[in-house]
Amino acid sequence: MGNVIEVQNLTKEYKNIKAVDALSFEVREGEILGLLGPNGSGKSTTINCILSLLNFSKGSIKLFGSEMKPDAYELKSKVGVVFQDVAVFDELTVYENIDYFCGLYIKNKGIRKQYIQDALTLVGLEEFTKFRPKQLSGGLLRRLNIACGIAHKPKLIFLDEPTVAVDPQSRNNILDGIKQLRDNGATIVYTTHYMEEVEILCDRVIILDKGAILASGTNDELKELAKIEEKITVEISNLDARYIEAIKQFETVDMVTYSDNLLLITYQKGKNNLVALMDFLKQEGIEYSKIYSERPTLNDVFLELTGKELRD
Ligand SMILES: Nc1ncnc2c1ncn2[C@@H]1O[C@H](COP(=O)(O)OP(=O)(O)OP(=O)(O)O)[C@@H](O)[C@H]1O
Repeated sequence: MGNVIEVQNLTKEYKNIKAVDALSFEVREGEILGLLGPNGSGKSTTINCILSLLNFSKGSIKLFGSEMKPDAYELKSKVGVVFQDVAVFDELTVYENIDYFCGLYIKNKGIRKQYIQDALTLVGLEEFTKFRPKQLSGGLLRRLNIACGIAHKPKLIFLDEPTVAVDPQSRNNILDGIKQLRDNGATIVYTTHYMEEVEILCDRVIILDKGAILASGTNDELKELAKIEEKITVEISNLDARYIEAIKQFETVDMVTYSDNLLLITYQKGKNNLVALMDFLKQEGIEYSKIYSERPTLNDVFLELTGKELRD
């Protein structure tokens, strides 16, 4: 499979800030690429440069193998964009809004009717076709925003934080819809502040910081970068401090904390950490209610690499 986006050496400067600094990456056909980064790391600037909404000082951007320019209308018709801020017409109904945006690219009325139907089904708004935006809940409004951005069946879709402040039902609907778009053959660039979404949705992730790539790879590849390899949590009451000190001496242990009856141990590496810990607890006659082991989450990796929480 080829590359749908090729960004090479992209640099965008505002007066005295390099918002994007010699950035190079590609997006492969049929993948969902997650673009992650703390606030101000250059995500929006990168996307706006790719869409030719912003000029840039250096570098090149190709979409579907051709150079992207402000007047590359043929290329633009293959692209769908769902911005974070909802942009629909208040005076039009749900159906009319989708019809309007789809009509910018699809002139044939018969085809457009089918495409609108497909978009309504994808976001689950079939029952709301006659509603106006003001009558919709926040979650349904976001679904309409998505339907308007993707109804013309673009091959490349940009989604900028489409699930911010939506209810769980709409969130699940949106995530399912995005997977379906990918399964139907679209390539997707997804920005979000929700790490769990990246874990379940994205085939590959790029972590940006200060306009440059800090790390990239699949979820598993990124987790390999983390210093921590395993986290074990034990629900345990009134644990004596001397046991905590003893656990800290285990060979592969990184850190041990104990608060609110939760003992949390992180390990840098090692096999059978869980068995060794359970053996120790048994040997010392320490009772516990639950014990479980987890791999580090992407959030742990992100924190380790950037020193920041994603939701700063
Ligand atoms: N119009 C502008 N003029 C000057 N500086 C800007 C402008 N737009 C963005 N910047 C700066 O460029 C850098 C990158 O901003 P950008 O909006 O691309 O980040 P982001 O990762 O999308 O952030 P967020 O997650 O908050 O949307 C920041 O330092 C920002 O302050």
